[in-house]
Amino acid sequence: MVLFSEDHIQETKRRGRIEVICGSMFSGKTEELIRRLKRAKFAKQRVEIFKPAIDTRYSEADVVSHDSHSIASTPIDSSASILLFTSEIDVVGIDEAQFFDSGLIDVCNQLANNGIRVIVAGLDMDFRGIPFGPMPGLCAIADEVSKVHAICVKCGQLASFSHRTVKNDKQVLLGETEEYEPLCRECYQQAIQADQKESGH
Ligand SMILES: Nc1ncnc2c1ncn2[C@@H]1O[C@H](COP(=O)(O)OP(=O)(O)O)[C@@H](O)[C@H]1O
Ligand SMILES: Cc1cn([C@H]2C[C@H](O)[C@@H](COP(=O)(O)O)O2)c(=O)[nH]c1=O
Ligand SMILES: [Zn+2]
Repeated sequence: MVLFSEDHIQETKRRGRIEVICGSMFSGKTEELIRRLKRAKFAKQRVEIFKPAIDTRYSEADVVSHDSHSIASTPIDSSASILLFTSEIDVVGIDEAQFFDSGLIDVCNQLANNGIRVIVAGLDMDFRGIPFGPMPGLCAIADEVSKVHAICVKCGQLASFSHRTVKNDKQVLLGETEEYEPLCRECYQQAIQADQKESGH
């Protein structure tokens, strides 16, 4: 995996491609998305950024990282809306892709086939460790997948799992450090076992 790519030909040449940035919560997906999009803007590329309208955690409209980096975006309810905003555009950025409908996979393919560079960030797994929404499909069709990692808050190893620390079984529950903690595989398994013991299963 190439992180922090400085392949400037890919950044500026008008050739369609799909880049996926995935990982657990707090792994730096949004920071990396913002970094790539800001560089595209410096290169005078025409950039359009989208996020699901349901994600109102830090801001109604902006894409905001846990470390307060931000970039303006258009909140949308359905992946089909992306096609309405992307004529005359060079680069499309999409954050929190796990919350979009499965139509996002076809939308990204259409954009890339029309010469647009598509950069998508999202959670690869939900709190149960199950592939989340359109993310596995997006990873399959991507030209490049960057898996980023948080630091396990229990042991300091690299974390791939987002452990939910509050009782709620719904797949979608917006939150931050009050509701989730990034854990490595070993610490995640231990945490799940402790949760099951506590709930009597
Ligand atoms: N356990 C952790 N491991 C790594 N970064 C963390 C952790 N907890 C908080 N952070 C913060 O989260 C930032 C990454 O935020 P962000 O890009 O929004 O991540 P993501 O979009 O993957 O949730 C880091 O730069 C760091 O300041
Ligand atoms: C694991 C998991 C997360 N969520 C929510 C929690 C946050 O609002 C976002 C993820 O944001 P981040 O930028 O990756 O930190 O998703 C959820 O709804 N369900 C889950 O299982
Ligand atoms: Zn750990």
